[in-house]
Amino acid sequence: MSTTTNKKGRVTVPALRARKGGEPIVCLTAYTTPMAQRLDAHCDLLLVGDSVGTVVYGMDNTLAVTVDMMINHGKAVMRGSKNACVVIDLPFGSYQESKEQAFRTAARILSETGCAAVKFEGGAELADTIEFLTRRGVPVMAHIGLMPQQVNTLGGFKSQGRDDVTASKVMADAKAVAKAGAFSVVIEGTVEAVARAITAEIDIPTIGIGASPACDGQVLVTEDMLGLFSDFTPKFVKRYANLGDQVAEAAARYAAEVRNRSFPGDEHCYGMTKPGNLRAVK
Ligand SMILES: Nc1nc(=O)c2c([nH]1)NC[C@@H]1CN(c3ccc(C(=O)N[C@@H](CCC(=O)O)C(=O)O)cc3)CN21
Ligand SMILES: CC(C)C(=O)C(=O)O
Repeated sequence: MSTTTNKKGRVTVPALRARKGGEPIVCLTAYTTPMAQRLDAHCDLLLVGDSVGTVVYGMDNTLAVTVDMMINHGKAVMRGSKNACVVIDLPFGSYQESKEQAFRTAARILSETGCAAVKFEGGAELADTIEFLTRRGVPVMAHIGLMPQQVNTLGGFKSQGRDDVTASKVMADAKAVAKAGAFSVVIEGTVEAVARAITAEIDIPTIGIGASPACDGQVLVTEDMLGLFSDFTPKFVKRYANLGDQVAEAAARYAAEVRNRSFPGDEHCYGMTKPGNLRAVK
């Protein structure tokens, strides 16, 4: 049996792997220290997703996200967490060229951030890369179904598995990544029957996002579920809070108080130690 946490108390990759068919795995995205601090105790896994591009940088898609961005946000999430297993996405162009390129990128991410594993999009076509990394000390979480980095080949963010052709492709991808040694697989935007069949078929935990409750765990983009992102809203998002409205309301109150000089108040102002010092500013 693997231990649940490492020496420092973090959930380990083998512990997550061992959760197959057990208690659902709880995962959320995080990109910053303050958010990681608030999510950490509630999550088994914190994913530093390349969705940082759309959520934090206002990009239309994730293609312009760089390895340096992932490393900086990864370090911030590591600083803000102590319980969850942290997994960092490999961004577009940093792994597809060859298994050697993928290893170099992943090794840099693991060594510079201290995270436990990487995730990247791809099925059967990247099975050799998954095997190459896994055998060399880089645990890999795979990502199949709707693959946002394929936005240009698909012409949009399209759900998968609605017809026989894509249903069997997603199933084949799932089998390929599991066989290659991935310790878990994200299934995104995929029909319930397909996600259910995959979860029953493969022996690694499936983490669903828009892939039904049949999966072994769930992930959402934190800002989506908090109501802090509204450029687009995939059908799979459930809003657990409306923090965007609260931010706007707080900013409006602050603006009004600055304009009518009721902020700052006495309690926000510094006084001098001795009134006599006032001579200095006369
Ligand atoms: N904030 C945020 N949340 C995400 O889930 C997310 C990102 N950013 N950035 C990268 C990708 C992009 N994602 C998306 C974006 C849009 C849809 C979407 O609107 N899908 C349609 C389905 C359309 C179809 O099947 O044809 C939907 O209605 O859900 C899905 C995933 C998921 N990822
Ligand atoms: C939504 C999750 C699975 C992801 O890949 C991301 O945040 O980029």
